[in-house]
Amino acid sequence: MAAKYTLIMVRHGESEWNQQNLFCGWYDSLLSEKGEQEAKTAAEALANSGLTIDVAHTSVLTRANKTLESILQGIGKPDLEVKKTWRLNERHYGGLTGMNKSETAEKYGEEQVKIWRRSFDVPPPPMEPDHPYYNEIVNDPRYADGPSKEEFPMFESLKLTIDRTLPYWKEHIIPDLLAGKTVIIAAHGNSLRGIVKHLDRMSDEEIMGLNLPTGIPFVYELDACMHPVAPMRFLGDEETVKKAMEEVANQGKKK
Ligand SMILES: O=C(O)[C@@H](COP(=O)(O)O)OP(=O)(O)O
Repeated sequence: MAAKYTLIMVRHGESEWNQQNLFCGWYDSLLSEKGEQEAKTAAEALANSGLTIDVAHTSVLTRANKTLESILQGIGKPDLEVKKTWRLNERHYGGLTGMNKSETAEKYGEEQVKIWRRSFDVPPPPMEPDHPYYNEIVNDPRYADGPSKEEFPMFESLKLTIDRTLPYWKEHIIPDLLAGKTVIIAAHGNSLRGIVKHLDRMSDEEIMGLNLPTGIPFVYELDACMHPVAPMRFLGDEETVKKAMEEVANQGKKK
């Protein structure tokens, strides 16, 4: 079938916690200087792509919001409608939040860290109430309107992340696409991996191999049934994208 709709996705630029190689999840880490630069480069790539963005969706976390802001500024659409939702947040990394990924691999083994980072349905350990970031996250006023107490995660596997992201995809993003709008989603490594798994109908094993780089937009052309007509296309040169993906995969290795 012919391409009918255009969807752009971008993982936020490098965050301060990405830079320090810490599990971040729902912790609200800010963009690093490199991340701010990546967001500007993403904006340039989009400005040069010939794509016109009509509506933007993002999480409620600052690193994704700032990346989007910088992109919209850079493409000359600073006032474009932006829809924010916790459902596009990063997967909640539970008790691992704030731990160094390499040190965790030293302690628990690289295999275990790979399972925690990339398995489809094995969740990380829960964030307990005595966790150093528990209060900051649970009592954050940005969650006053949701998730509800029952929905509020204390940990999430990719499967659980997809379970709360897909309803938003169906109820809010698909209608924008159906209205003929070109949509951008600025979100996170794992919330976006969930959408990619759904779109590309990837198996639970296949999705394990996908590592999304920070700050490089990628585009899907979708047919009338919302199926991609071609593989995702990164707005960046192939070598840079490949290297950035490998770097993400290697974050879970011992030093
Ligand atoms: O939570 C985190 O540490 C990273 C992803 O980590 P990995 O699953 O790649 O370890 O999320 P993001 O930087 O996209 O918000």
